[in-house]
Amino acid sequence: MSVVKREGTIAAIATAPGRGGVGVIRISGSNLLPFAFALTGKTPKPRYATLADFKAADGSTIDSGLLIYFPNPQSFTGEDVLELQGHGGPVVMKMLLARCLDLGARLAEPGEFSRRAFLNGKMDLAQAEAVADLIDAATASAARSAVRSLQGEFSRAIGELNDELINLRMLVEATLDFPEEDIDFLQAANAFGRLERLQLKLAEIFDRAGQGKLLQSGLHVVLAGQPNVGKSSLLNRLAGDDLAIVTPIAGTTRDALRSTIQIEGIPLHIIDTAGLRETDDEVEKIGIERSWKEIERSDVVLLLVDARTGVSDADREILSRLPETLQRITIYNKIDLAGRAAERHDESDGVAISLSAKANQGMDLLRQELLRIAGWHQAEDVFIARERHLRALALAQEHVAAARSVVEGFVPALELFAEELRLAQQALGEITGEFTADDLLGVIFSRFCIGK
Ligand SMILES: Nc1nc2c(c(=O)[nH]1)N(C=O)[C@@H](CNc1ccc(C(=O)N[C@@H](CCC(=O)O)C(=O)O)cc1)CN2
Ligand SMILES: Nc1nc2c(ncn2[C@@H]2O[C@H](COP(=O)(O)OP(=O)(O)OP(=O)(O)O)[C@@H](O)[C@H]2O)c(=O)[nH]1
Ligand SMILES: [Mg+2]
Repeated sequence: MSVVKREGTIAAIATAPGRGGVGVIRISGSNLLPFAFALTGKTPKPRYATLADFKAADGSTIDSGLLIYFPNPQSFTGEDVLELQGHGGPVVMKMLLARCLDLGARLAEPGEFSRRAFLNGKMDLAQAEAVADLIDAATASAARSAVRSLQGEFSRAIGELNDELINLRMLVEATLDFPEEDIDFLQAANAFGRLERLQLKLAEIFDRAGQGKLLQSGLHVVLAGQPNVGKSSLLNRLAGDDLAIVTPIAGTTRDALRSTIQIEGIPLHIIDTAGLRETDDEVEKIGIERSWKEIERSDVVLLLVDARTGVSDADREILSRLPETLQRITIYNKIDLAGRAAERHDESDGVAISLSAKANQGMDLLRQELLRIAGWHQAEDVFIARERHLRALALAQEHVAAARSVVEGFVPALELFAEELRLAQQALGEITGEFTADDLLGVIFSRFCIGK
């Protein structure tokens, strides 16, 4: 239960904080014409830009800007919406916002405009999430996929699966009315073939959504290893910039340093860490603790090793401490000093790549391997998706598979079959928000930025 009242007129600065040519304040609620009149002395023509003075309570002018009135239900939220497009200075924007609050609006919570748009049926949940994901997109590919979801492509795909589930359920209901003939009935309607097709389609959408999730959140890659093996040099090489300090002194890096790069549109969050070793240096010790924390929350660890010495006992010690679930690539760095060629090869415990961060050798092998580990294989028609969507799709897949094994059983239990189909449909409904609990909605929208 939220204590915040959800109704009422809300206002927020919609543009990014800081200075800008133009700044926008968005207001959503009901009966906003009097509000507009009180602020400007004008009654704006719907959906036209009206030049107006935005007045303070004492009649002085705060700013002179454009006023746009979107009467309900034709607006972003489906309510009355007013937009004040003023000059984009932080002080003038704050003064304008304060004036809106004086006039009876309250500050919008994060995501509250989008939440209202969702509740008023302007978009479904997957589309609302796509709005936030578009704003957060780290690469152009991610942005393109987000727009695809925003325009309803993901929702339509889910809708098609849903329709097929409804058809199958109707078929079962009809069959249940004629219990003697159930098997023949299902066979005549090709229920088996349709289930199989549904499974294929679900698998395909799961795959596209998985790619979308990858585009959205990318991969967290941590560089780990003993001091001086070249972790910071590798970060700099991947980022194409001198971000981290590199010296021949062991124990140079203390704070974890991060940089987001992209490979074929996939955001990779690379984290350089302090070299792992036993040390009496207090500062370095803290750095090493931080390294382990970063390692534990990453998706992939690149374990760097000096190509001249190979995997040492100290490296094996590090390896034994790596979490089981973590994907790992062993990197033999400094091949230029070892007289070895850049290559990728399989070792008993995973893939290894020999390269030189400093001499820029073997870097493409590493990039390709990172994409492979990420599971990236598709560049077209991806829709942006989140972990939440993948879980719902996986659940739907489980129930459809269960439905199939029921129907293929020796004595098919039709009630059970129908129930599995219903559960599959419910799982899909969570994606679009048809069956989504209120508290989950709260969590989803609270992660949006303010003014969205
Ligand atoms: N100035 C401004 N630009 C913006 C937004 C905004 O709120 N204000 N948006 C904020 O995200 C996005 C555009 N989203 C919008 C979505 C729907 C409607 C709207 O008025 N819909 C009506 C009418 C549709 C029509 O005329 O075709 C409706 O759905 O009934 C407006 C903006 C991006 N650019
Ligand atoms: N020849 C050669 N030298 C390298 C290579 N990579 C790194 N080095 C050198 O090795 C030294 C250590 O490199 P760093 O990148 O600072 O190593 P690090 O693993 O970050 O070290 P710490 O931060 O102390 O843990 C520097 O002198 C680098 O120039 C390489 O591929 N070839
Ligand atoms: Mg370093």
